[in-house]
Amino acid sequence: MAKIIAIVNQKGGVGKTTTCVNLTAALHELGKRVLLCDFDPQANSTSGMGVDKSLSQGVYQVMVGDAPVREAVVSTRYGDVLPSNKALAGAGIELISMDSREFLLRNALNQLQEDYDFIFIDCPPSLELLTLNALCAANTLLVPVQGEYFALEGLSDLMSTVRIVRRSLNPRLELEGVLLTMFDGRTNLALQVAEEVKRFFPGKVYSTVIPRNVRLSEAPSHGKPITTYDRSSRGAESYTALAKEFLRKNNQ
Ligand SMILES: Nc1ncnc2c1ncn2[C@@H]1O[C@H](COP(=O)(O)OP(=O)(O)OP(=O)(O)O)[C@@H](O)[C@H]1O
Ligand SMILES: [Mg+2]
Repeated sequence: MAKIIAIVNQKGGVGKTTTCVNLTAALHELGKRVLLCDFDPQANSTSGMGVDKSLSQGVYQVMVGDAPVREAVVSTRYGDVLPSNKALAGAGIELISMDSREFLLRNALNQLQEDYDFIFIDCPPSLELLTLNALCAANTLLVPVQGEYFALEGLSDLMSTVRIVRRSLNPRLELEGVLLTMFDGRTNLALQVAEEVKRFFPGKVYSTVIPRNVRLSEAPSHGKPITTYDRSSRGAESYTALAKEFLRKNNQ
């Protein structure tokens, strides 16, 4: 049975997509069966995995019953991808009138549970219906936090959304871990932020931190995860270390 992990933070640009793509690829390299579900209409993790973001069958078409889920999944050298496309952008409005609209993604991914060890969902930067679907589909959430001054801003909103979801829609939703991204350990500020984040999420912050690394920002335009784009970069090393820590924490 796959464990489903939503990569979520309603703050934009904190490294959700970078983490989703590179953690998927690193775990795939370690021999795990991994699916990346791109749940952001921007489709950055779709293209980051080297998959065309204008494919007509993607996660949206699966959710509304226009495409069988296994037909929509694309296999790549770096792991499998359930791609996003532009149609997802209208989903927030279009799905409002549908029955069980919070569970459409869960229903789609449940069909794939036996095929994978881990399914990662790349969430958009909001707490609207799409993210709600991701939180209802997920077993756990992984929260990337940028090591900068406003890092904690919005995290209490995220955690209160999680509490509401637990109370009503998905009682077993747990926190997988919190990841410090774009981290510069040479600055006092970054160290201070790390301390604050650890206080806010005791025992949940990964000891692996992701440094700011220009190779990580270049890789997506080549449609490759960092372990393929530049294996010897600090970015590649850190995401491989994260994958190993992630597996240890999952007793694997
Ligand atoms: N560790 C890093 N070092 C350098 N650049 C990074 C790092 N992590 C992410 N970036 C770059 O920062 C930008 C934002 O990262 P990313 O797209 O992963 O964030 P996001 O949280 O998915 O954003 P959004 O909320 O828009 O979906 C991207 O240009 C990405 O390439
Ligand atoms: Mg993103």
